[in-house]
Amino acid sequence: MNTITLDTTNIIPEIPKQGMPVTIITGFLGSGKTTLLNQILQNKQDLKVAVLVNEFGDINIDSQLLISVDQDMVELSNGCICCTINDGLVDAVYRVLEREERIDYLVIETTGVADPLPIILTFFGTELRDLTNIDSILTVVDAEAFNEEHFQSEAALKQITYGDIILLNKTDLVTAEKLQEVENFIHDIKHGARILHTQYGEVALPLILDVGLTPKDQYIAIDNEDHHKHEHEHHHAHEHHHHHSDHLENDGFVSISFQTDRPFDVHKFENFLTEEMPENVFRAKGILWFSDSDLRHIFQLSGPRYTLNADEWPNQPKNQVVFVGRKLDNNEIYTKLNKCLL
Ligand SMILES: Nc1nc2c(ncn2[C@@H]2O[C@H](COP(=O)(O)OP(=O)(O)OP(=O)(O)O)[C@@H](O)[C@H]2O)c(=O)[nH]1
Repeated sequence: MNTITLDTTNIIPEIPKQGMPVTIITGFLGSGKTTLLNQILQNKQDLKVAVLVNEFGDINIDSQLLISVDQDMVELSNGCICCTINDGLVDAVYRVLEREERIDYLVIETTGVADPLPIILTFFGTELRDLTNIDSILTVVDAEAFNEEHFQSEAALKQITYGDIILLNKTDLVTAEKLQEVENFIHDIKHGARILHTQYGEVALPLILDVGLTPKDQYIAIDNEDHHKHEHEHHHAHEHHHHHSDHLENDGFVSISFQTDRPFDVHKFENFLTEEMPENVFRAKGILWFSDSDLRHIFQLSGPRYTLNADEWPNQPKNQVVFVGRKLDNNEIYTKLNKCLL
């Protein structure tokens, strides 16, 4: 087995200056990508890290849950970068590169439904190829939720296939047997996979940053092949060249956003969570305002589990929630949530 035991030190490596090093964090819905990103930001010491966060829903919840990154933080527009990729991603990376202040490292968090390949190819197939240096693709896997069907998601399998390092996260929620089963399955998909075990994304940064693990030549070869193929097709069919992925049609995930300036009644909302939540909601997250509390509540639902954690409001209270799943009925969710309002 190629499992690596974690070092407990967090010595930051010297980052070479040939092109901005970039780490891409991928992984299925709710696997722990934002949690990992927060770990990186908390432990980065003097390293100046810029982050690009891409969310599937219409509201940026993640960016509000990241520990303060102030002006280093750049947000990508919502939607899935692997679908709207070329311009949005290239522009966002340019905005980071053009910053006057020193930036040593760029970390990109993709949405949970993203196929990483088009994102990787955007770096190798555009002018970003010379300006950046893809260091590694980190794939976060939820050790508890993972199973052989892997949510019948093509994107989820591709995330593992293209991961240079697999972070097998949420190990606190599984038995040693289940962990071994998941590892075996990952090794079946990706022979020789480099797997790290983590809880809440805790990992010594030298194991994941500046590791130089992305097989660049392979991607440059894929890109060249792609160009060649498209030039050929262009000749015949006048197609445009872009890295397209049809994972959304295949996987069928949709998102529904709910936003209001009115507070929820906490009992009604909890009743909604326990009794009325549609079964096909796979993931939900939000920042909640309850009428009987002065605190904001961070709501996280992933599969069968949910948590509500309170902290201070940094701004005016309001309610913002995003639901992700298959075949979701907007009206059903809106009607139920409206009934929870005070
Ligand atoms: N028990 C447990 N929970 C975890 C662990 N890592 C993350 N979580 C929780 O899992 C939930 C989802 O974590 P996120 O980091 O938001 O997941 P994500 O991959 O960014 O989610 P999406 O952006 O929706 O794809 C949160 O409630 C986290 O606190 C872990 O190791 N153990």
